[in-house]
Amino acid sequence: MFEGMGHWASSTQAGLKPSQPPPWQVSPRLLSVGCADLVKHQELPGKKPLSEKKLKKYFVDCRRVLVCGGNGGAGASCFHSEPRKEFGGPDGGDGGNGGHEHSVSCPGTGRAGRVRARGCAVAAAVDQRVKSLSSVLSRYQGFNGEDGGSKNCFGRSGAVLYIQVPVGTLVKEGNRVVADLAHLGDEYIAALGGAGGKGNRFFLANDNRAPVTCTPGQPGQQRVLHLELKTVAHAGMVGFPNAGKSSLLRALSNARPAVASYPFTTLKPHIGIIHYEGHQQIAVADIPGLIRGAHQNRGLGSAFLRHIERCCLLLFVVDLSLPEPWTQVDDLKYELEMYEEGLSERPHAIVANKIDLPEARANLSQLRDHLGQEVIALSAVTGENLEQLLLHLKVLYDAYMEAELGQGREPLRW
Ligand SMILES: Nc1nc2c(ncn2[C@@H]2O[C@H](COP(=O)(O)OP(=O)(O)OP(=O)(O)O)[C@@H](O)[C@H]2O)c(=O)[nH]1
Ligand SMILES: [Mg+2]
Repeated sequence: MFEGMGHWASSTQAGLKPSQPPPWQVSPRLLSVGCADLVKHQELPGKKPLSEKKLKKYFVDCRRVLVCGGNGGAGASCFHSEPRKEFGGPDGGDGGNGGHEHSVSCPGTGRAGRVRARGCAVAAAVDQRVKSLSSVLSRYQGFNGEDGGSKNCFGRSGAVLYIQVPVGTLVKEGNRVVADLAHLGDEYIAALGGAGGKGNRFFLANDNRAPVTCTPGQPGQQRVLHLELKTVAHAGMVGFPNAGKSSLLRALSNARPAVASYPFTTLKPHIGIIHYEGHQQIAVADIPGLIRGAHQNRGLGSAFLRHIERCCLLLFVVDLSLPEPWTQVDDLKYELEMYEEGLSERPHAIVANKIDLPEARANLSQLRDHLGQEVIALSAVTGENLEQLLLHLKVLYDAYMEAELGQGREPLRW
């Protein structure tokens, strides 16, 4: 579908010099994207997609969890018994450790992350197949360790109980962040299992050849943790309701967020993957619409702003058919800045949507004059000029990869 993209990307410097014309102006039709037709073909026949309201029910981005590590097993107190062996000596085994419990992890391409603890511990672990915290229960109890037995038998330690969480899960205790499970394979031990008790064999000494003392197992750790999911994607689309973010994501990727002409159609973040040549994939997140005062919890509130936090690239989607469209960009940047300082300064592109509408054409030059920067004018419905956005996104992505690798960090890969 995107033939030529790989060739173009490899010959393009990540940061374009200001004097250079952007690649889409040099060769404006490097890609062919028949988005509207393609979208129809991609719907599965006979399978009704879930409504946004139902999807919202399954999408949980906050959870309070009580995690309890398993208790340690008790040590045994008994003596060796054998015919014609009067003083067999103590042979009570130690109890097993309790299992750790509760692991929190992020989804990626592997298992969920996990948290481990002793005895039966509870651990949180990241699982790529897990997309939200809806499957996380409110309470987890780790497995108890087994008691020690006669004949020096030690009790079995409790197995670790893993809580599978999506990639990008933050673990908080009170207001303190205790773990950030941002990568696949991350684990966090949420509650330690209790240590097993000692059997009477442990207390054997020269001055005490027949100890009867044994100790009970320790109780497992108990903690109340708050899990918070922050969507992880390369690029996040921010825009006012009805700007056409979901339509754009449908046109660019296989994601199927609901599209309708009323505001706040999208109620949860959707992630779409754009495939480029050379198996490169860019994840783009469609975030519910923002309005003025979103940082003060207006509209759908500030809860959704946190899903933008982890996107290293931003796409400001503007409805070009509305008068004075530059005010949308200013308002969006203000809201992001109010939420977190420097958030609006991240590498970004201004996407002017609905260029197919007659009033939009007239607004375009005004928008460019006001912003004084490149604006990608396109139509998510007709597919006009989508190539420019795809190429620009690749330039931003390449610059991001270069910067991450330059700083010795592992860039996010899908
Ligand atoms: N003419 C035209 N209409 C568009 C275009 N893109 C989106 N629309 C229409 O705009 C309306 C809103 O589109 P959505 O994609 O749901 O907008 P959104 O930004 O996701 O809205 P929220 O989910 O409420 O934040 C729908 O009726 C779309 O058909 C476009 O390029 N041209
Ligand atoms: Mg939407």
